Amino acid sequence: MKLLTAAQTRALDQATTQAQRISSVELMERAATACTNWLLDQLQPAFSTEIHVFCGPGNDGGDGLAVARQLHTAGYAPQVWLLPAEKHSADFLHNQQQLPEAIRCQELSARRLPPLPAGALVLDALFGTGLTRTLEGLPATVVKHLNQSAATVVAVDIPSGLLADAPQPASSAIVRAHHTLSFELPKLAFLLPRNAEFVGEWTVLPIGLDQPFIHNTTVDNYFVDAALLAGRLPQRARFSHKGTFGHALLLAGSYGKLGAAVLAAQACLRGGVGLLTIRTPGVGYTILQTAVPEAMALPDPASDFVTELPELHPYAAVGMGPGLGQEESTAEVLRLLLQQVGSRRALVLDADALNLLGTHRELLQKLPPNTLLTPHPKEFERLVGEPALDDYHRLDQLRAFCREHRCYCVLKGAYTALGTPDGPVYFNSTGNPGMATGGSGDVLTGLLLALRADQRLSPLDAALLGVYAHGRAGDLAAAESGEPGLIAGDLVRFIGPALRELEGDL
Ligand SMILES: NC(=O)C1=CN([C@@H]2O[C@H](COP(=O)(O)OP(=O)(O)OC[C@H]3O[C@@H](n4cnc5c(N)ncnc54)[C@H](OP(=O)(O)O)[C@@H]3O)[C@@H](O)[C@H]2O)[C@@H](O)CC1
Ligand SMILES: Nc1ncnc2c1ncn2[C@@H]1O[C@H](COP(=O)(O)OP(=O)(O)O)[C@@H](O)[C@H]1O
Ligand SMILES: [K+]
Repeated sequence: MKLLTAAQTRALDQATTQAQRISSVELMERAATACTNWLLDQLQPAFSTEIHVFCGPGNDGGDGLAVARQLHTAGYAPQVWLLPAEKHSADFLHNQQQLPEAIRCQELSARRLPPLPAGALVLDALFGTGLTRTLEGLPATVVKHLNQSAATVVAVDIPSGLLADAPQPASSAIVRAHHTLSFELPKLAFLLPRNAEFVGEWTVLPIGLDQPFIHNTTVDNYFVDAALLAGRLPQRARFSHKGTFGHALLLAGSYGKLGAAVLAAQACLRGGVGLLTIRTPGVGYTILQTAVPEAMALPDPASDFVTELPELHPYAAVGMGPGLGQEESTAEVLRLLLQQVGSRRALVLDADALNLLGTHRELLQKLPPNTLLTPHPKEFERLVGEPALDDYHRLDQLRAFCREHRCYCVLKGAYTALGTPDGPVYFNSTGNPGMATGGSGDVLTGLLLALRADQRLSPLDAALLGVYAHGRAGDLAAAESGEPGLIAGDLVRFIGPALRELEGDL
């Protein structure tokens, strides 16, 4: 799915009314119907439930008025609360006229704010994507009132006060919704860590907006779902052989951290690599040969750390990082690797390989094009050399880093963000907090190494498929064991099923 800016969303709105020859009021009615149906289907309120609909002066408020009317028709007794304003949108005024007299409709003031007890349902239709500045005065007071209440709050389109696609002061008044109902597409703001407390659980409600317009709109950000990946993972041809799927070299592990090498190696094999050779320190030899018999081991002459780079000739892809440690001799291996890897061999760097890049910054200039890096936010901060001011600044840093180094960078976390050399950022839709457990990242590295070794996949497709399948493996594992009980080894077991689902989408 594409993530449109607020301005693009407005244009989409207009394109839809033109293409479908409908009025904007008819489109608003569709949006309201989608909200009403969601409320009735998902929350199943009793007819006696106290329902308060808070409406602003624009079309978000118009949606709220239409929902109130529809709830009344369905047998509920919503109360409407209006923000006083000098001007209102035409569609707001239309829906205000349509409001049945039986619905109690009152103007809000700092002194007239309704009590909102536990069990009440609040619809936040104060402001949507037309928000132009942060809230102050009465609107901010109303938001504070909603946030202090014990009621269940459902935001229409976006929590009021939250900007859809731009940073805002940390002190901004923003509704803390339990649920957010977004029309047709999600918004960039939903995917950023800082906003989780405002957005709550979010749902996309399709309202038949113009698909050709969406198709033809150029965007900076994508939300990666199964539909976006359809057709990108080809099935295996009958006469394919090990060479088709590539021979990968993994440099991983140090004394006390051989588990990272084992997890990455297992994930690489489950990711479908043709052949895998692992370079670990000498101490890892027996461990690897026992835990991962399908892989070849190429032990380093040193016992505790990797100190020498093997000959790279046989390999289609090289992965380096999980559990490596940051010895100076290992940094030297990274330096040689960057010199020798060449631009045709795929390279995946993770964990301590990234930390070494952070401490040996001259090496950053040696990254071959299309290198795939997989930092978590702390590793990313070390890579770019300065902390991010906020979530949007971090995205700017990601774009700038990928553009400068012509690389792909997987910024890990909830909604992992994949930065690409040409600018677009892809937010992943799969995964769960159960994956916040030691070794999950090592599994991702192994899986990505396998997909980068696969000669059939572009660097972009390998990265998108790997990140998505890794999260999907996490979701399948959590369904089996629950989130707290999930360990990284479980992810390995579900890589096969996760990839099979994607192949099935052909
Ligand atoms: N996308 C779609 O396809 C569809 C979209 N639909 C709905 O339309 C919504 C967008 O509607 P919208 O453009 O009328 O803007 P909305 O958010 O209601 O607010 C604008 C009003 O607020 C005011 N205002 C702004 N900032 C303010 C502030 N800080 N403090 C105080 N006031 C402030 C602003 O005044 P002004 O800035 O002009 O002074 C103006 O009066 C969208 O979110 C969705 O719910 C559906 O109906 C149909 C399908
Ligand atoms: N809340 C979450 N939702 C989705 N995925 C998550 C969440 N927390 C962690 N993950 C995923 O788990 C992995 C953790 O990687 P990392 O931080 O490198 O862990 P480790 O170093 O322990 O292996 C990443 O792929 C990340 O996206
Ligand atoms: K809202």
